[in-house]
Order: sequence, then structure tokens, then C-alpha cells
Amino acid sequence: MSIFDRISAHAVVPVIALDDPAAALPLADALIEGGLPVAEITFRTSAARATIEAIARARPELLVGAGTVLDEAQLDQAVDAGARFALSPGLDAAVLAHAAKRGLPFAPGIMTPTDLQAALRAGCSMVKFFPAMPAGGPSMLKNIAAPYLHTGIRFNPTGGVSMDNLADWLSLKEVAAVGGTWIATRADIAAGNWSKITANARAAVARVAEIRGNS
Ligand SMILES: O=C(O)C(=O)C[C@H](O)[C@H](O)COP(=O)(O)O
Repeated sequence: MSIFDRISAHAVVPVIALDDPAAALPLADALIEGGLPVAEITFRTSAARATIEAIARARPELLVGAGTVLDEAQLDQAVDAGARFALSPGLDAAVLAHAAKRGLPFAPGIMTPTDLQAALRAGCSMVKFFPAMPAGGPSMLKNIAAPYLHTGIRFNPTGGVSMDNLADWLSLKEVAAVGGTWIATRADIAAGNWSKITANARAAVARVAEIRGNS
């Protein structure tokens, strides 16, 4: 199974901004306990590299990726730390070329057909649709994706996704998995609210099972 197939099987990717790498393993354990062993650790904080490294080393059962990867240096840090995939809110051809060179599955962010064609030209099989709700929501994505479905491209809508609109996104077959911060918020991580994060993960997993009809 490819990495993006594994992400698709989870259907929800917790997007994490974490300030203290000491929270890495408690966070990983909270997600694992909630039945959602996948995380996008964003390079929005300087704790990203150490967090990815700690999880990759001590919790290999959690599929850990890097988010908000903006340049080649961050991509190198992500790969060296053990990230299994990477994403970015936007598309940078040089970063994509570097990801290919380092063998890291990379989903760049797109918001227009032109972005999407640049991603296809670079050989991407998954893209982030960002910012998903403000950009027009599921109906916008459905319309942008329509001419490209034959390419097999899959989407990771992120930005404004919540339990309330999860079903609308996952009912689109071109959506592999949504991303969102609601499962493990920066505040809950900082406060050590692990049981709340586990409960959020569990609720998302249950909802995905309902929506995909395999509960
Ligand atoms: O940093 C990245 O790589 C991003 O793609 C942006 C985030 O995923 C969104 O900011 C999610 O934000 P929420 O709307 O709170 O779920």
C-alpha cells in the first residue's frame, strides 16, 4: 500500500502545530489510542523536526508526516527526521523536485486549475486543496477536479474542515483524506489535554466509518 493509500484509509489527518517537542510522544499516544495513528507535524514551529524524529523513532506505528514544508532545507530535515510524507499549503516546483530526489511522497497545496496542472506536471498523485472552505468548499473542489479525474489525482482538503462538514468532503470520491487542526489543537497540546485529543480522534474515526459505510 502506498503512503497516500494509507492516508486515504484513515480519511482524516490531524494537522499539528506543536510548541514543545516533549509533547511528541504523549500526543502520538493520544492519537494511537483514539484509533487515528497519523499526523501532519507542521514546520510552523521550530519543534517540528524533533517532534517528527521522536515519533518516527519511538512510535513507528503512527504514520508521521511533515506539513508546511516551504523549502528544501525543511524537506531535508523532514526526511532525516523520519517523515514518511510531506505537504505544503502551496506549490513550489523546486521543493517538489527535491522531494522526488529524496524519495519523499509530497502533496503540494493547490487552489486553482493552473496550480493543479503544475502539480500534475511535477508527477504528484495527491494535492492539498487549501484553504478548503474559504476557497469554495466541496462544490468548488468538485468543479475544479472534474476535468482531471482521469489522471487519478486525489485531494486532501484542509482549512475550515470540521466534524460538521466532514461528510460533505468524504462523499467526493476524489477526496483521499481531509486535514484539520480540530483533533489536536495547539492549545490542547500545550495544556496536555490528551484525553480530549483521544476523544476527538475517536469521534472522527467513528464518523468516517459511518460516512464510508463500513462501521
Ligand atoms: O500548514 C499547512 O500545511 C496547512 O495546510 C494549513 C493548515 O492545514 C490549516 O491551517 C488547517 O487549519 P484548520 O482550518 O484549523 O483545520
